[in-house]
Amino acid sequence: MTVTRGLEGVVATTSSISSIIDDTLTYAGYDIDDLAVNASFEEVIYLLWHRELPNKQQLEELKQQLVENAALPKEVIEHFNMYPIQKVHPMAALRSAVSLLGLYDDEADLMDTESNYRKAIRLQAKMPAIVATFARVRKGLEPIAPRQDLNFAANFLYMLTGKEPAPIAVEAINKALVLHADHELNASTFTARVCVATLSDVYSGVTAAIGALKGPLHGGANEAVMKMLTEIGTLENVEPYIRKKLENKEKIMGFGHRVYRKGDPRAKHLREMSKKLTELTGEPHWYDMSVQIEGIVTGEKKLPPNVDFYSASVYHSLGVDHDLMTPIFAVSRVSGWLAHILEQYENNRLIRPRAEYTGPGMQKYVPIEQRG
Ligand SMILES: CC(=O)SCCNC(=O)CCNC(=O)[C@H](O)C(C)(C)COP(=O)(O)OP(=O)(O)OC[C@H]1O[C@@H](n2cnc3c(N)ncnc32)[C@H](O)[C@@H]1OP(=O)(O)O
Ligand SMILES: O=C([O-])CC(=O)C(=O)O
Repeated sequence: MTVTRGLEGVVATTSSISSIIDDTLTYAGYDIDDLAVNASFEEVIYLLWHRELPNKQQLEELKQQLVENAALPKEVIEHFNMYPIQKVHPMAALRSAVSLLGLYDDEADLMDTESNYRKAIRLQAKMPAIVATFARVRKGLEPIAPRQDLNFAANFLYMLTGKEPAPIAVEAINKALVLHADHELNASTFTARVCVATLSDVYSGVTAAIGALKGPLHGGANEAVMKMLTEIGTLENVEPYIRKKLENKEKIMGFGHRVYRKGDPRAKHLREMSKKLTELTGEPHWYDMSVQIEGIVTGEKKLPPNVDFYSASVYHSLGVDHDLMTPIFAVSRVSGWLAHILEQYENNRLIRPRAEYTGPGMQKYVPIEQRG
């Protein structure tokens, strides 16, 4: 048996959703650089689910479906008061809330293409409300119902803060959502596909994916980056802090990637946004520190920043609680998970690799009385 640890380089499926070829990321043939500058997140959702950009009417229809389905059932809102919310990580809350949503969806276990698409709309629409409601309830604030007249990015910020967001904040969140939407067979997407390849339901697939995204080697890295920046605190501390970590062979969060070699094309868009926002908030040190860290890590380890590195200072500048950074990633990535789940159902085969056994040799059962 040949063991490929971490399945590195293993091609486990075909997919028409997104591709990473020679460090270029495309969604259904559209370069991420093009989409980051021009697309709305709603257009990207449509693109991932249909492999073509929507026309005006199709986009309006999707936007309408998303706002109409954005509110949470009252049972899901109420459940946030049923556990020790202060102690719970928002990714754990999100994972549970998505699972709970499935219990109130009459179509949860239907498997036909149309009902799966309707579930995709409902789940995509409700993800921002879950994150925003959790964030408010844990602060003792009332949840805020979504507005029908705001786009996806603006509505999310509105539900989070209760205020109509500034255009620059909407632009930043929209860009982040576009950039995080899909990424070929990353760990959480693979998890979703493994789950639904047993012909389990959409809610199970997304719940499993949220669990995989939570880890700091994947989506959880953005929160870890902000923790590191906060620990460093000043520009003078960057050099000794990072060098010590490297000497101790510790990983620097937000750097490195399993697939990209020259660099993650998404990072530069977030870098630019980080510069702009940190200047606007009068806290340019977050950006300056990040740039200095990038200089050391690329110089010493030849590891470029990934999507999680500059997203940390972007979200911080928007006033986002640090532990909500990974949930925001999930609000975007659920569009990709859903595209992959629907694609998996279309041409399904159980995903079941092998393991090379390294345990004890053949044993004979010994009754418990005779064991030492
Ligand atoms: C959205 C996303 O999921 S993007 C990734 C987010 N995750 C992070 O930012 C966490 C930090 N980065 C990492 O842990 C890794 O680079 C990963 C998980 C992204 C990729 O992991 P892998 O492809 O398995 O690489 P692996 O962890 O085996 O690293 C290979 C070598 O590079 C080193 N390395 C990789 N990333 C880093 C890092 N961030 N800091 C320091 N060294 C690193 C490893 O220590 C290892 O060195 P060695 O060969 O001397 O032991
Ligand atoms: O593709 C990966 O391994 C991780 C990643 O960058 C993502 O999921 O966006």
